[in-house]
Amino acid sequence: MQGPGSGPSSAADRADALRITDLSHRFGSVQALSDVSLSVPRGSFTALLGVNGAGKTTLFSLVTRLYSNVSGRIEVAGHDLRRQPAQAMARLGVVFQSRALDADLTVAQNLAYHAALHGIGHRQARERTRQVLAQVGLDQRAGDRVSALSGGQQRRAEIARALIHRPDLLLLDEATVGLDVKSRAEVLALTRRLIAVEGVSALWATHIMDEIQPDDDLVILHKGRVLSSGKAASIAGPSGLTQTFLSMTGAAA
Ligand SMILES: Nc1ncnc2c1ncn2[C@@H]1O[C@H](COP(=O)(O)OP(=O)(O)OP(=O)(O)O)[C@@H](O)[C@H]1O
Repeated sequence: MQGPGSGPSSAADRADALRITDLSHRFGSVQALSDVSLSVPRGSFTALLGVNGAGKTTLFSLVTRLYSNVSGRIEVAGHDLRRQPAQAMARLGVVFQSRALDADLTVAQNLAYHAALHGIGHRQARERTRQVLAQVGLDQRAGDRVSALSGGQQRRAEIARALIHRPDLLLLDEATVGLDVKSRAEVLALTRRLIAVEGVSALWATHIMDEIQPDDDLVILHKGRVLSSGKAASIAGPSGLTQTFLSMTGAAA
């Protein structure tokens, strides 16, 4: 958790990377989210754990403004998504569940395109591309087509894309789906390293309990409701995370 600041800073600087308050969303008769409140402290790896249909993607779609939130409040780095959408979106980097890169373009071309979308000029975009590809370990692959990369490398390129404009918060929606064990571990380790070294924060949506460490911040989402939030170790308790999760969600044997 974030400690008290030691020097003068603005409210936005001190704010959580993400704060969601009383967010609800429905698709016709399906109540996908009900009064969801959660926060991602600065510099944290916050896992959003839920089985299929829990509402993780709906929540991400609201934070990224694919859907508009008609209820509740979403703040990214202290910027209200409804009142200050440009400032809020500028602080946000997203790795979607589905692939977001053009497979026929090179890695560098993809990043140049996304840099342009964020209003970054050519020269700065080239420099930034070099930096983010080094951060994700793909500095030797800038000129390769995305289609020539492995699944794990493509995910790392997507993380590079999400970092291009120096966001405060990374949203990763089931970022390891479809990857082999080694690539999964690499993408997870990369995300944790970015938090430790680059100072970003991450909201990591997953249904895989092995991806969560005791010291992580954890939010358990089930049928559109937050069942528990806090440090993973304290939620897991003596019976362990898997058993606790199964008991909470009513799936225990
Ligand atoms: N476009 C939509 N129209 C109608 N219902 C939807 C739509 N998108 C999601 N839902 C429903 O909302 C609920 C939450 O779905 P959501 O995709 O957010 O869950 P999830 O936790 O991301 O699951 P998954 O991991 O399978 O994507 C589910 O009951 C789902 O069927």
